[in-house]
Amino acid sequence: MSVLSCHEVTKSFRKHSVLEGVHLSLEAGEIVGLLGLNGAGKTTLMRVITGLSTPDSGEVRLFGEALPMRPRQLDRLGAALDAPAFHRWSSGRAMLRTLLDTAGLPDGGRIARTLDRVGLTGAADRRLGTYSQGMRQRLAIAAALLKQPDLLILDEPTNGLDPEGLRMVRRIVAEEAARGAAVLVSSHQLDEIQRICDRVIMLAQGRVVAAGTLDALGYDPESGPAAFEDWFFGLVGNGGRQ
Ligand SMILES: Nc1ncnc2c1ncn2[C@@H]1O[C@H](COP(=O)(O)OP(=O)(O)OP(=O)(O)O)[C@@H](O)[C@H]1O
Repeated sequence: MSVLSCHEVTKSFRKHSVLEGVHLSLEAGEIVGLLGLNGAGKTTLMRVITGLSTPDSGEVRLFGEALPMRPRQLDRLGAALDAPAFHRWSSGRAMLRTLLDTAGLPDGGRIARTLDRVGLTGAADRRLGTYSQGMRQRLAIAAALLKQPDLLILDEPTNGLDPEGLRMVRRIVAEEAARGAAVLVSSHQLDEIQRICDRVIMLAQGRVVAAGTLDALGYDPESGPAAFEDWFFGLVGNGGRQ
C-alpha cells in the first residue's frame, strides 16, 4: 500500500486551471522531489495532499484512506508549507508543546530532541517575534517532525536557510526516510534535489511532465549541477512563459 497516492487530481481557482489530472504515489522510506517553475502548482498540490485545499476532482489517499483524514490519521502527517503563522509572544518550545498537547501526545523528551535536530536549542525559549526568517523556517520544520510522521511534506524547506541549514535539511530528510517515512520535498535548489531524492516529479502548468528516478529520466548524476539545470529546462520548458 502506498503512503500517498493521487489520482487524476484537478484544481482551479476561478477559471484558472492550476492542477490537471495529477497522478503520483509515494512509498514508505522514499524521498521524492517535487520540481517546477514558479506557479507550476507545487504548493497547491501539497495543500491538496495535506487536506488544506479541496481538489475539484480526483482522489487523494493517505495511508490507504481517501481524504478527508480522520483526526488520528492526521498525526501521521507532518507538513511545513507556506509561511506558518506564529504567535510572536510565544516561544519555539511553547509552540511545539501546544502542538503535542493538542494531539494528546506525551513529550518524553521529544520537544528537546526536535529542537536540537533543527538547531534551535539555544533559541528555544526566546519569543518568536525575535526569530529570524531562517529560525522561523527551522521551527516550521521542527513542527512537521514533532510527531514522527509517516509522511513528511516539506515545501521549499531550504528557503532562508544558511549553508549549515541546507546540510541540516539534507540530514533530516535522509534520517526520516531511513526511519521509514515517505518524504515529499519541493525546492528550487536543483542541486539539493539532485543530491537527496530517490525520485523526482516535475510539474509544468499543473501537469506532471516527468516522473521517475533520475536514471530512468535519462539524467546522468555524474554530469554535475549545470547539466541537471539543462535537463530540468529540457523537461519543463519555459513554464508557458513567452
Ligand atoms: N488561493 C489562490 N487563489 C487564486 N490563485 C491561486 C491561489 N493559490 C495559488 N494560485 C495560483 O495557482 C498557481 C500555482 O501556484 P502555486 O503556489 O501552487 O505554485 P508553485 O509551483 O508552488 O510556485 P512557487 O515556486 O512560486 O512557490 C499560480 O498561478 C497561483 O497564482
